[in-house]
Amino acid sequence: MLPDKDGPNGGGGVQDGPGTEDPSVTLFREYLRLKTVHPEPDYGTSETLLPCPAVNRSAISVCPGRVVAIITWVGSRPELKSVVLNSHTDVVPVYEEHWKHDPFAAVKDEHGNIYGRGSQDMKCVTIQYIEAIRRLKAAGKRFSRTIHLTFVPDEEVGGHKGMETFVKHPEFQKLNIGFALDEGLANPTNAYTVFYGEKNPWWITVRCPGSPGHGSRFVENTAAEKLVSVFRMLNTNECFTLGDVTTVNMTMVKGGVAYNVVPAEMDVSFDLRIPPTVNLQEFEEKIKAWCKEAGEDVTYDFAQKHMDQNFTSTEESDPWWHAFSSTCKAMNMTLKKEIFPAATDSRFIREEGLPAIGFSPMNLTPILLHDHNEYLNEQVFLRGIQVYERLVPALASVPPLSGGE
Ligand SMILES: CSCC[C@H](NC(C)=O)C(=O)O
Ligand SMILES: [Zn+2]
Ligand SMILES: [Zn+2]
Repeated sequence: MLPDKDGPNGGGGVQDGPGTEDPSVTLFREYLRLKTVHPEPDYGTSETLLPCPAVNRSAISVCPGRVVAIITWVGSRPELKSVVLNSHTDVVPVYEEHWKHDPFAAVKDEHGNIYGRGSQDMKCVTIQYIEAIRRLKAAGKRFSRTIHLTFVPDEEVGGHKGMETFVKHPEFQKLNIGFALDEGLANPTNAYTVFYGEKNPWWITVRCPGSPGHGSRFVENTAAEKLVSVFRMLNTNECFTLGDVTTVNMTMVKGGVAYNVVPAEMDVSFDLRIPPTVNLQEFEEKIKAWCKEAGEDVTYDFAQKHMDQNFTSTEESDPWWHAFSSTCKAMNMTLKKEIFPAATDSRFIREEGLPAIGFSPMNLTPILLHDHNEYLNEQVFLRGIQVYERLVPALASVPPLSGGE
């Protein structure tokens, strides 16, 4: 069920007169008010939110308390491979005190900027897909390929209880996917960014055991000196390759019990993002060697170790890319092709050998995903629906692929 609204504009901001707000904007704002926020997302309400008319719905339980909702619009040639419009339903937490409006009130200001956690990442896209499908159906359209809208939980916490499990589910195979769209990023310029691959996230904790002792003594072989050594080596230029950059950030340090006790162990965690062009086996060998060099018994564990190096074709000869890019061109949209710097659910789709493009139609918009005061302008949002109204027919009408489907 939709949440109760506290008036048409939900607590603050500009008051549109009755009936003046586009219903899709109202729906978007209602969706932003659902607290699908970690660490305890309320997914129960979002599953029933999506008012897509006259299409099949299903819900696949991937893990206890975690459901992938699917809306299917069957094509006139259901034997052809389908088009998936994927979005995740969860959002990241907020520092409420840093927001100028309640992050779950979906306040619209006098410029039409709609503030809310998930306004860019990626509740906008979910509602844009739904509204585009609704309009196309209302216009009596039908396409040869089946279209599936998939609404997936837990992307923001690594996808273990979401897409990672879903892609291994028999129901995923039954979707008979040919091509998928998923999230991208805003672009502050007039251009739109599209992502055809992703860096691999490696989250590593390095355990540095060392000699303990009194804090007043000269203690050798300490955990801290090993930790510093690992940090230095991971931050060397060896991590950089021409054209593609591996990023390394030290994100957590644990250890120590008192000022005057030299700790017996310190743990240091890193968030590494490795471009698909890097040889991952060689890279791990380097990490192993650096740990060895840092000192006795230094070991490491992975909390995330993604190994997918698939790209999605952006050759004009590729029928999916051609449908996508020529539609954008026809709408005078400038596309910037990039590798996604972080990780999305697309990586699990690509790992299955399926093409996926990351695209959120938000130009002229600062990148505010995961940031304070995340917002999207109403006009940009509405324009995005028009973009999907053109893209979806183009993709769902891609002729049968050569070599059979
Ligand atoms: C590695 S699983 C976490 C996924 C998250 N995605 C984004 C887009 O922020 C990230 O890259 O950190
Ligand atoms: Zn996202
Ligand atoms: Zn995110």
